[in-house]
Amino acid sequence: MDDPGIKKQNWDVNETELFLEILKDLDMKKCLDGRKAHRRMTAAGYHRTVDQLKFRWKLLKSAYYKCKREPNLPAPTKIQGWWRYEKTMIAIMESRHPLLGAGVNSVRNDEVTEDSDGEASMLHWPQPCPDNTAQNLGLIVGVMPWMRCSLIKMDPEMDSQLKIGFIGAGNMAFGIAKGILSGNALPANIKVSAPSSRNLGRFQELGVAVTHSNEEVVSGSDLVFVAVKPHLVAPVLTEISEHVTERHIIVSVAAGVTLATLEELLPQNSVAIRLMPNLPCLVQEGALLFARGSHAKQEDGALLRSLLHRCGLVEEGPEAWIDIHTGLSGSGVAFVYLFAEALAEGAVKMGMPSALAHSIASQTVLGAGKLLRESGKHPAQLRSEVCTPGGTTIYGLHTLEQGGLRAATMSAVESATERARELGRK
Ligand SMILES: NC(=O)C1=CN([C@@H]2O[C@H](COP(=O)(O)OP(=O)(O)OC[C@H]3O[C@@H](n4cnc5c(N)ncnc54)[C@H](OP(=O)(O)O)[C@@H]3O)[C@@H](O)[C@H]2O)C=CC1
Ligand SMILES: O=C(O)[C@@H]1CCC=N1
Repeated sequence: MDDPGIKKQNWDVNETELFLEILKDLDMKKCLDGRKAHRRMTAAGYHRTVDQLKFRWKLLKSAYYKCKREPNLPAPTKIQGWWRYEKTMIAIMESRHPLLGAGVNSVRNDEVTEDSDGEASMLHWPQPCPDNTAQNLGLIVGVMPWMRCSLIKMDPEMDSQLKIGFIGAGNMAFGIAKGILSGNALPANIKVSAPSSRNLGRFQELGVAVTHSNEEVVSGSDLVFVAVKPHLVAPVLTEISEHVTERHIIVSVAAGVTLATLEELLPQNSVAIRLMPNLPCLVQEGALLFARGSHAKQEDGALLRSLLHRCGLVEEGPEAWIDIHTGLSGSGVAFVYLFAEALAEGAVKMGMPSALAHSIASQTVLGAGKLLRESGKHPAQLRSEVCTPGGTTIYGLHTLEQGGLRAATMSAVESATERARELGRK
């Protein structure tokens, strides 16, 4: 039987992903009793007891063993959205990762099943393994080179010492700055530049230093976000190029501007990363995808990921996906706002006061998104759960289909992606 005290933990995807990353990242000798993992989760803002962490780990292992025993069945597990973690769990469980100790592929004494829930506090925490080699760590991270970033070092000290610069003080720079300041980055270590003062006040309110000199930002920073409009990237990089050294990591968020262009404009061998964030970084619910340039190492990606982890979901991928992500998510948030606005206006048309209609529309978008993300269910599944046969929802959905909402949305992502590609060719 489940421990009633820890059954309803309501872990969301971000927290579970962070937990797995921390487990992979830890020096296992120090986390044998779970306290180090507990400290790291707490530092990241997730307040769980050691027993809750152990219980979560137990459920993840349980789901893994169930899927392994019955690979051809769908995976009904107690972990909602299990598919999101499956790859990481397989990578952990089927490598000689320190989490597992030696001989993990043989019979394990702490295997648990769906039906064998014991006392969480009695569960075995992962055992240390002396064989903690780089080669083994390489096994953890799975098949795709860009997935090697799973092996992140979320090092709070590293983040708090890093000097961070922003060239450009607009909406996106502010969103990222707010996101990273909710993590371990310190305002005293951040400097922002823009030609005018009109956007600098809000950074000063965060305790961040401001300047009109891009050169000053580069000279005082280890990692520099280039957050100007795409057509300004070339002049800005040309201007700062002579101050960029091998210690710098240059991260461009400009839509369409390719890694090849960045590397061409920067000194030889510069470390360049292309990042596509979105505006909800402001509220730590961004969706960010980055691609590393030819001189950016895995550690550089890991550093960026660690720095950004409080901005929201951070993924690494091949550069070809960045333009797609721009359509899907960078611009996609605006598509969602249009839909929210239209929902509210529909209600106004039917007689509801505007303020209330907008408030309910935004809560509806928030709730729908949160449920989608946390349940791990396909949107079509959730949609069918809202639809009563012959009820209101199916009538409304029929109207949306007649209006071509689905095709229009797909075309919107396509157009935005194409536009990003076009900007990249300029
Ligand atoms: N907004 C979004 O949702 C997203 C934007 N992006 C990308 O982020 C980048 C910035 O966009 P966004 O923040 O919306 O744009 P904004 O117009 O809000 O901000 C642009 C900033 O660049 C500054 N700037 C202009 N010229 C220079 C210069 N020569 N040197 C230094 N700074 C300069 C501007 O200064 P001043 O304050 O003086 O005007 C302003 O602060 C774009 O490339 C965009 O593609 C990516 C994903 C999402
Ligand atoms: O519209 C744009 O070009 C930028 C990039 C993604 C979101 N805003």
